[in-house]
Amino acid sequence: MTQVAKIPVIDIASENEQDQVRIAKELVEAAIEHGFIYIKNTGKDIPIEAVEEAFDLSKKLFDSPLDEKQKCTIQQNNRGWSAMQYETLDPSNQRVGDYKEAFNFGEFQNSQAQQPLPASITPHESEISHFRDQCHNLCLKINTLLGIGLEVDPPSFFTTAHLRENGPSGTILRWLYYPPQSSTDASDAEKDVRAGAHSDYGSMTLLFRRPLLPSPSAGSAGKGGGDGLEILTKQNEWVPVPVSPPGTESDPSPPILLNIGDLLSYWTNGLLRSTVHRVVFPGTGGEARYSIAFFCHPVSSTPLLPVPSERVKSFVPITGGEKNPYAERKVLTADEHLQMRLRASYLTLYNDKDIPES
Ligand SMILES: O=C(O)CCC(=O)C(=O)O
Ligand SMILES: [Fe+2]
Repeated sequence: MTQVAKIPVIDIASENEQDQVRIAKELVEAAIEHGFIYIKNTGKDIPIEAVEEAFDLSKKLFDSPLDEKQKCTIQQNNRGWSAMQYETLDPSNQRVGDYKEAFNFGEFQNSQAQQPLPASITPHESEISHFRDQCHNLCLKINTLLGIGLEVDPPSFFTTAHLRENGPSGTILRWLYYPPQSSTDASDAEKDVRAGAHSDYGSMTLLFRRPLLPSPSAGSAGKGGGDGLEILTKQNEWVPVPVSPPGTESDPSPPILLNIGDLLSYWTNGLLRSTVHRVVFPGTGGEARYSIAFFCHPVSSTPLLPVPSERVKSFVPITGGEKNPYAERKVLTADEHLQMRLRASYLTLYNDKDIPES
């Protein structure tokens, strides 16, 4: 039997202050141990219908004519459409780019995108903006819980760093489309991946995946839907991360998968874990796969100075095999941290002449 990731499921809705502290501690322990946490989705933070609507719009966008998408091609501001195999998340190990298309939404102003959008989704601009806001608000809540759980002084430290009124940030809402394997030239499912091994760049990521939909072509259980995500365990083994872990099967929607990104790991001196993950093909054939990621980043000018928490200060990073390269102390701003990572995964979008002198 295939082993699956033992990621805790946490309901972040608290009854009172004492309950909030308990949840905050649980969240911090899970972020230290696993770096991935299932957030039970009861629809309180992000309505179930809003998630469904976002998936419907995403399908509409990726079904748009190619030239409509090309007009929105991704720019160095990290906004727009990334074509099939344009991004390579694991350049040192992949022979070809990721078998996916992606569309990145940056900040909206007064519910209006500050970037070109394909005509198919323009009428839905305000719904997309609203969904992005709901994701952002959930991240603010999680930031508050992490501040409480880590006993940061003040506990609002992370939340303040992520407030939109404090300036622009690299935060991105990203829709992802992975075509069926049969329609790609991925010849070797062992070598070719839907998304190469990587850890995320920001402070945290929310990931939405589709429940397993009954479909005549979906084949046996486990195919179709949003499966295919795997994490690399501390034992250096790839294990699947099911869409609906035990205990959540009858929830109105699968849990939202939260993971800690490199920036927050760096900021906490490696205490919070940024776990490497990838998306693999389900085998031969397989269904198209859609997912939605919300990459949350602090305000760009935030200096990533040590977090004022005794727990963070007293943490001694493990050296050797498990060392997190981003736990090395160098003061960067949130934006410098992001630019460093984007350059590595878009091989053609950024070229050497654009690399600023250091
Ligand atoms: O599509 C997924 O399930 C994960 C995507 C992902 O890891 C990413 O875009 O960073
Ligand atoms: Fe990721």
